[in-house]
Amino acid sequence: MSGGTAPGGPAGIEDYAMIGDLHTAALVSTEGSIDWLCLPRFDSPACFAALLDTPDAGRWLLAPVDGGRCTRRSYRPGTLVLVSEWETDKGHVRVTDFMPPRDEVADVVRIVEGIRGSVRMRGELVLRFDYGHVVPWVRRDQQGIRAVAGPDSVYVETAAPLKGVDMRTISEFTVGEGESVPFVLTWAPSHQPRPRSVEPAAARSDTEQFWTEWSQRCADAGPYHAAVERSLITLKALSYAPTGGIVAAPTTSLPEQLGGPRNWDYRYCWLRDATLTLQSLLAAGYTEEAAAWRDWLLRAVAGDPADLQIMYGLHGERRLPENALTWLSGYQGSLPVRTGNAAAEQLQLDVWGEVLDCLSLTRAGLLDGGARKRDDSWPLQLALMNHLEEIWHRPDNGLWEMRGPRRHFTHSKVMAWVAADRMVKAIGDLGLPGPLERWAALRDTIHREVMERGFDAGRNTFVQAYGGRELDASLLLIPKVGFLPHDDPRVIGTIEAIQRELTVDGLVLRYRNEESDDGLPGGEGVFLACSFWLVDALLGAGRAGEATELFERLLSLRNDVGLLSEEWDPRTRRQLGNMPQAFSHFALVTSAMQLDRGRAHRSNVPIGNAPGTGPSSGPALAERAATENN
Ligand SMILES: OC[C@H]1O[C@H](O[C@H]2O[C@H](CO)[C@@H](O)[C@H](O)[C@H]2O)[C@H](O)[C@@H](O)[C@@H]1O
Repeated sequence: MSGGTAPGGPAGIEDYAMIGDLHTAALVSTEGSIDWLCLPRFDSPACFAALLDTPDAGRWLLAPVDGGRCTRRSYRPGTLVLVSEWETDKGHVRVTDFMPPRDEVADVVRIVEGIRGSVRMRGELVLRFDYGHVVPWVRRDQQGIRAVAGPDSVYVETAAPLKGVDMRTISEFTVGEGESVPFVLTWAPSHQPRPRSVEPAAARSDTEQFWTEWSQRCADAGPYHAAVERSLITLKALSYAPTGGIVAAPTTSLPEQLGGPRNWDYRYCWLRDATLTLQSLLAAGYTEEAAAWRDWLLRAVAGDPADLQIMYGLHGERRLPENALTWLSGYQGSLPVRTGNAAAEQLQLDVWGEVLDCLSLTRAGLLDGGARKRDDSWPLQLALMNHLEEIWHRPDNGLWEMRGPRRHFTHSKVMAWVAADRMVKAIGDLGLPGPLERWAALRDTIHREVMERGFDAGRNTFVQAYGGRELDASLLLIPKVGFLPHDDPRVIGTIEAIQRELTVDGLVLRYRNEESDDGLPGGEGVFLACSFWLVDALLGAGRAGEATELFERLLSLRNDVGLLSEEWDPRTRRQLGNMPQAFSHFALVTSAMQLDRGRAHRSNVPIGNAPGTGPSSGPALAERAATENN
């Protein structure tokens, strides 16, 4: 799939592959240009921002002089080491791109290798610090160049010729069969001495070893193992090693509608996205990452539970003010380009449910029997639940972070039920201390209210908000969190209504922008995670054939290296939104694992251990749910 794009502008969103070092990530186009890289962290200012403007905002091209798309591209198996190849009239050349796991400073390594014949290559390095705003002072030295401005310095070492032309560093050389021409870019704080050099070949084998050792630990995912492994590597690359935080995506402002204003900064840690990512990592056996994220969570949310935010910075920072980078022209004219995210200040009630659900999952998956009873996060869980008890009845912004008027979103209330349910289970089943009867009564009250006000009996479907008629893809999660059994007629009715009224070409919209006031003009594509949720709901409803068919269709929307952004435009057949997005990839992993095991699972049970919750065990579950809800 290819993105036809404006000349001189960035490539199609689906034309990008990611490389990263667990602190930050770069996007590499099919034309061999690194068009996005923030250094030293995911949320630092970009030194390559051509993705959101023109090459003048910073990029690093390395490709045959005639240019054009590479002939083929792939990751080295089980790794985040990217290989792009060009077959030209004159020969065959390969460029290997990667970021070695981080020590004190950050490196990007690009190795050009001649495979056959003799190919003339061109490098064009345009360094612009602070998202294209700052042109650095560049000096030549024996190893290459050093670029400095303000807090940043970048060194490029190579044996290839380099010359400065119009504030760019140009490198033209010929690579013959069997020859190798490496480039190493290193970022360091400008007040520090020149950092150590990197030996490119050794760095490549170390980086490959790091990733292959990591991916070999992935639990078997059956027929979809390759897709699952690629998604898990992507999720791992979105985690920030020093703290265990997980970003929603490494980019900002890739648009949900081309040319529109729905452009957001995703380089932060959403409690929702990260808890769902954690479910997929745990399902695949990655307990260390799950433990690191749990520790991050406990530090980030520590304090007054009334101050709980829906998202934080990589180190748990709370202030994430939204700003526009007015000097950038936006991805194919999509403005504004934003940093920060005002959603951090919203009330989104579902987050309490997701956090408490996730902590019950990690209790089951990470702590042994004795430790479960001494769960060190329990005081925090009690405090969160006490606070939710006071606020659950308020209107909120919902999981889609709508910027219109607050409403009583059905999904938010269902997740408040989840919070109470998990606390009641922990107290009742594990003997942890807490007001069992009070929270059991609260759980029943919320359940009753949702059934009375969030369900349209005339149409046999749950609705987006109390008393409304609109549908919402989040309603597909009702059986997954255990609010009702998968085969409940009201769940089946909701699935059918969503298939009928909320899909485009069989893929699922979050909601209909023209009907739900989200405070923003324009529309958006279909939301890929929601389409995977339909897979799960169909599987739970006993429609495994349809679920498999939809899942395989979704797999076909991935780009050439297995990556998905947030949304898909069925009309132009292009990816939309930030890239790659954790939301899409964790949804892919959980759907694949459930399809492989042939049954839908409940969100608070690790997928691998899930008792059957599909239709075959429907009556037992229905009985249990009925008991729980009374
Ligand atoms: O659609 C408007 C909102 O879009 C973003 O939120 C979406 O991304 C989040 C991160 O993946 C996800 O948690 C949320 O459910 C999605 O709706 C944006 O971050 C918001 O500021 C914006 O209002």
